[in-house]
Amino acid sequence: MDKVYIRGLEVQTVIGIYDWERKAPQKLVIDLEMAWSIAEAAASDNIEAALNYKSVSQRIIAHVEASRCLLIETLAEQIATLVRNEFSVPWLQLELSKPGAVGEAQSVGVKIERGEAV
Ligand SMILES: Nc1nc2c(c(=O)[nH]1)N=C([C@H](O)[C@@H](O)CO)CN2
Repeated sequence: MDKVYIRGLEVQTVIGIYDWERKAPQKLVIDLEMAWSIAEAAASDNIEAALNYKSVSQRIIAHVEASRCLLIETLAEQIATLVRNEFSVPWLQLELSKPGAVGEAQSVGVKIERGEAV
């Protein structure tokens, strides 16, 4: 299975369950792997046949910056749904990390897989 990936996408947004978290944006980091055959893009050398990681990144950034979720679970599901629906991605694995959340930890977060690889 071929994949197109986005690694270490950093986005600032308001997220969290505590009052102090509702007052200022925090950094989230997104790692995304998307099933996508590269055969057509490779044969044509045409961006129209590719899953454009720049377009996917920009769409995710716009959504996350505007979001105001309490839980990272909620936001992870939203990102997975929009990527699958808007970019016709059949399967993806998404890791959403909140590096500032637990002082003693390097990072915390969730990792989900959605869809089926074709
Ligand atoms: N499974 C989760 N646990 C926690 C979350 C979350 O979104 N999912 N959020 C928090 C707080 O907002 C935390 O990030 C502040 O340090 C705690 N646990």
